[in-house]
Amino acid sequence: MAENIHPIHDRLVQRNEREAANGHRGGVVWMTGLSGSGKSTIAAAAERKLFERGIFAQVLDGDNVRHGLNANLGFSLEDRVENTRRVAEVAKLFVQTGCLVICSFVSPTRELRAAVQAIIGAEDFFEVYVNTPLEICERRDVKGLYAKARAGELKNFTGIDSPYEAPEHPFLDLKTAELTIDQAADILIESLPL
Ligand SMILES: Nc1ncnc2c1ncn2[C@@H]1O[C@H](COP(=O)(O)OS(=O)(=O)O)[C@@H](OP(=O)(O)O)[C@H]1O
Ligand SMILES: Nc1ncnc2c1ncn2[C@@H]1O[C@H](COP(=O)(O)OP(=O)(O)O)[C@@H](O)[C@H]1O
Repeated sequence: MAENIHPIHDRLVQRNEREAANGHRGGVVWMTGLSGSGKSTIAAAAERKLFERGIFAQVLDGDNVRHGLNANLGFSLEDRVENTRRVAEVAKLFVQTGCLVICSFVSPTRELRAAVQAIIGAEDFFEVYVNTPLEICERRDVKGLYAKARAGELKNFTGIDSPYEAPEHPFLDLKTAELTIDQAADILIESLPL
């Protein structure tokens, strides 16, 4: 029961102490977009560049988290909400370490992302829209999932028979059709108030 649980945070090393030691602030970069839009690719490129600059950064990616922590969840809207809720809670814990967490999740609805923002806190939440038209994602079809969805072999696939709502006011809008991977990662890094 929550009322019988007493967090010990007063005695722990505080976030501001960790950020001072790291030399930069922590936060959550939340990358949202269709499957194949480039979330994982840009997240990995940005993480590598940040690491090389001595920034404490870590990617949390949908495909990876769904093999472990969230292995019991599927792709109904209810499961997607729970998937991202758990990730938001994990990301919030990382932020206490002064980490810059780069979360890469389809996170298809505005309501779901608002719930994520509420958990993390608006001041630590940087929403990045990986803005790639469905036609291009489908042409890329990195994992062959669009072909399966079009053939009716995969149900509830985002953009095909499950909705995607684009962010209205993202912190950053990355139009990947007009950018190289390297450019997208650089724009992302330069935009962050580290
Ligand atoms: N039905 C359906 N819809 C969307 N995506 C699907 C689906 N089934 C499997 N996949 C694969 O799972 C990845 C998306 O997982 P996420 O955890 O990011 O999704 S969500 O945020 O909970 O909506 C997604 O990975 P990315 O391509 O990296 O986005 C797909 O590879
Ligand atoms: N400008 C770009 N930005 C990101 N990815 C790109 C770009 N141009 C081509 N791609 C390719 O598109 C694919 C995106 O796949 P992925 O990163 O797995 O997307 P997601 O994680 O959103 O599903 C990769 O094969 C990547 O090499």
